[in-house]
This record gives sequence, structure tokens and C-alpha cells, in this order.
Amino acid sequence: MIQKIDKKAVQDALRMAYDRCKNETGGKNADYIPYLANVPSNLFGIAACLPDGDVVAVGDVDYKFGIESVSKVPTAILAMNQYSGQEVLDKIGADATGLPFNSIMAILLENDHPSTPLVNAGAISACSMVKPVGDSDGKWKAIISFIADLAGSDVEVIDELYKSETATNFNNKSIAWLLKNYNRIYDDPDMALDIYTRQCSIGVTATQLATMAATIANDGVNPVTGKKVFKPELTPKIASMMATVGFYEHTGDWLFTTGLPAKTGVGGGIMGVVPGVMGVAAFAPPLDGAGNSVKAQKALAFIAGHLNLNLFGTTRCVMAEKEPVKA
Ligand SMILES: NC(=O)CC[C@H](N)C(=O)O
Repeated sequence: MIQKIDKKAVQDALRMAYDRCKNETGGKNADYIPYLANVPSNLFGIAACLPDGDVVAVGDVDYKFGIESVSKVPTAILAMNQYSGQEVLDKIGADATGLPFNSIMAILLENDHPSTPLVNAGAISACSMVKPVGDSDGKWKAIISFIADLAGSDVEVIDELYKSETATNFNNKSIAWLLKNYNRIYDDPDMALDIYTRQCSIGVTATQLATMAATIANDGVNPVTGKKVFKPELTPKIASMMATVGFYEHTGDWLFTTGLPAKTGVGGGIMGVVPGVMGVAAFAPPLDGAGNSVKAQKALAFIAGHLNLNLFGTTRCVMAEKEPVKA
């Protein structure tokens, strides 16, 4: 069955989600990265970007927060775009770990069987794969310009956050070197770790996250700028990775509840991709025990249910209005 929705239906869904969730008090800001503990906890925004490039938004959608683990998505796509989906599958993998995002145990258990670019270990591996290998400045330029192309606007590092992460990323240092031990780092380990730490420290708004998600949903063509950012065959690849591990050890519960491929970050952002239909994002800093924003989850779960965005259901939601933007 096809269910046609229009921009107004999306706007109404966002507004209802906002009103229902705005007084939610559960969760706590991440504090293992000192900068994140000090971000105002009551910030809350939701945005959606439609295939014709229209953006609908409610709440604090212009506040720049740390992208954190949502950045694992663009770097995974960039690596697949530079090499191929198959090569990333062979070198990093696409399995859920079922363990926390920064798990060392997961690496020990899987030493000869890589996992996924959407947990810390695989993301550091993906940063090591990004070309030009051996050239830190070149790699960084490739990553930040790729994120800007997905978002349709410039992004930059929040310096204070980058310093805060660099001063405290001891666990990630261990991950980088343990991966080196298992031949799963394809460049200098310290360089790969620094690139990963920098990409996590990029500031984005909820509107930018929604546009990134819409570019993914739109086969790699940014619906706002019309730019072709990546190969269309990578949309189902990255959407399946997000569906598999986007909420770490809570991913099964999330997918069961919503059927929406989405990726969280400890900065409080969540980015959801509905292939062919829209990108949707929410932001609120307090997190649950797995590092996923409590309010953003509730808001996106409401929207997914209300608009029938569940990819596993028999009802397909499609946008009724204009044609998707093509390159
Ligand atoms: N889940 C996350 O957002 C984690 C990102 C954070 N920079 C870390 O590596 O620990």
C-alpha cells in the first residue's frame, strides 16, 4: 500500500513530536568528554529535509552541537565511494557488535573478523582508509568537504570540543593500536585516531543533519544544492549499516520500535534516513545508558510511527508533492 504525505503532514508530525517530547526530563549529558557536560541540557530541535530540498524544522535547529558518532556515517560513505562497498565490507565489515560503541572486548572477540565503520573501532579503521593515505591534511580536507557537501553548507570543528576530546581519548588510543595489532589500520594509527577525533568534534545543526540524511535518502544527490555527492548504489549500503548498529547495543530495540535506519552521537544528535522519502534529524543533549539522546529518540520514534516511515511495513510512505532533485 502507498501512503502519500505532503510537506504539511511532515510539518505537523514534527510539531506534534516536539510538543509531546519537550518536557521529557530523562537522561544525562555525556560527561566523559568535558565539553559535552556543559552544553545546555534543555536544547531541543527537530528538522526534516524533503527530496525536493524543502526543509521543515521546529525548536533549536540552528544550534551547533558536536556531531560525534553521526560523523561515522559520512566517513563510511566516503570510504565506500573512494574504494567500493565490497572493499569496506572486506576491510572493516558490517556486523553489529551488540556491545558499547567504544568496546575493546568487541575487537578482541572479532580479531580476525572486522565489525562495522559505525562503532569507534571501525570508524578509526575507516579514517585510516580515507585517501590520500599518508597525508593527514589531504585526508582531513576530503572528510570535511564531504560532510559539507552532504549538508549543503560549510561545517567546521568546534575547537574547544576537539581539545576536550583529544585530552581525554585514552580508550580510543588503545583501540587504534589494538586495531594496528590485528592489521586493521591502513595508515598511521595516531593519524587515523586524530582524524577520527577531529571529525567527531565538527559542529553541526539539526537542519544540517537532516540535509545530510536527505542526501543519503536521495541516492547521493543533495536535494538542496543539486550536487551529486556519492554513488547512488551506496544508499542501501549505508542505510543497512545504520539499521544494523546505529544505536549500538540498543539497536534491536530501536529498529523493532521504529523500522527507521538512524545513527546517534553522544553530542545528542540523531540522523534518520528514509530512502526515497526524506532525511530527518533531532537533537537534545541528555543521553540514555547506551549514549543515545533520550528526547531525540522519542521524537523520531513518534514521527516514524505517525508518518509510517517503518521500512519493514507493507505501507510505503511517499512524498506527494514535487519531484526529487536530480543531479
Ligand atoms: N557515540 C559517540 O558519539 C562517541 C563519539 C566520541 N567521540 C567517542 O569516540 O567516544
